[in-house]
Amino acid sequence: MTAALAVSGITRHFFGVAALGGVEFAVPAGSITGLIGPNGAGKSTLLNVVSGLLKPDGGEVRFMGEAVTGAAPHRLAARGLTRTFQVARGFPKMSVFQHLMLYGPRQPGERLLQAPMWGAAARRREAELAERAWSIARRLRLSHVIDAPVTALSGGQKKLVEIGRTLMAEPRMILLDEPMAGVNPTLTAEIAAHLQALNAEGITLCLVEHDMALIRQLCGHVVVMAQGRTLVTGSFDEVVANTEVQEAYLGRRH
Ligand SMILES: Nc1ncnc2c1ncn2[C@@H]1O[C@H](COP(=O)(O)OP(=O)(O)OP(=O)(O)O)[C@@H](O)[C@H]1O
Repeated sequence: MTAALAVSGITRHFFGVAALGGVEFAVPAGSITGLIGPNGAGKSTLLNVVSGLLKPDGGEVRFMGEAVTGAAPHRLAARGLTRTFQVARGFPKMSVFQHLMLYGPRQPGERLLQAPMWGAAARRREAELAERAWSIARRLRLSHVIDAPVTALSGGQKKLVEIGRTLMAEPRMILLDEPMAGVNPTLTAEIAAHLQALNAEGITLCLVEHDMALIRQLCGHVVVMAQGRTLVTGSFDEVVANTEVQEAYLGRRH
């Protein structure tokens, strides 16, 4: 198995209490991997560490074989690793289009000696990004709300904007934090289909999700966390049949 993402020995404490106590797992390249576990297991903390929002106290994160532990989110995005948030972040009054444009990678300006070229090159890049934003909006069926402020969108549409935002960076892998939570069943099915289509195009996905039916439907590989550690990894059927997993969900201490 080639790992797109490999996490080893990750520890993170908050005020002396271990939220992550040495997490180990790998996300196979090309997979849709589900990261599950009871409340407080450490899933969000782990996502924050992997996506560069929190520095771990120890351990290593490797993306596509290269150590990226503690790298800032924009550096990870430039390498092709992006994430969504449970609640859409950013600037609520900005339109969907402006929101998407904000996350398109700008190419660094040309060298000083080529300064006269810079304005034209920048305008060309802006036009490319605008075309990309439009094509993502069409793909995610957001083009009819592209000029609406994000605050005017439904919960499910906001989740789609989050996915669209990550796509602006042309990712190789996306981490998704509860991409369907609180979304109505029709839009949930639509989001699931988008995720499957993105995966079929070669994007590796790793999602934190509490809805087990969705995990079963989407994820070929499942990682179960409990109390800041990885408990079990395997197929959905393997992990749900595991007694340690069943006990963790029932709240027994390990
Ligand atoms: N900023 C913080 N300050 C203090 N403790 C924190 C902080 N963030 C997380 N924790 C603690 O770390 C542990 C893991 O929390 P985390 O939110 O990562 O779990 P989770 O698996 O994502 O839970 P849920 O499924 O409920 O979102 C919990 O005990 C939580 O209280």
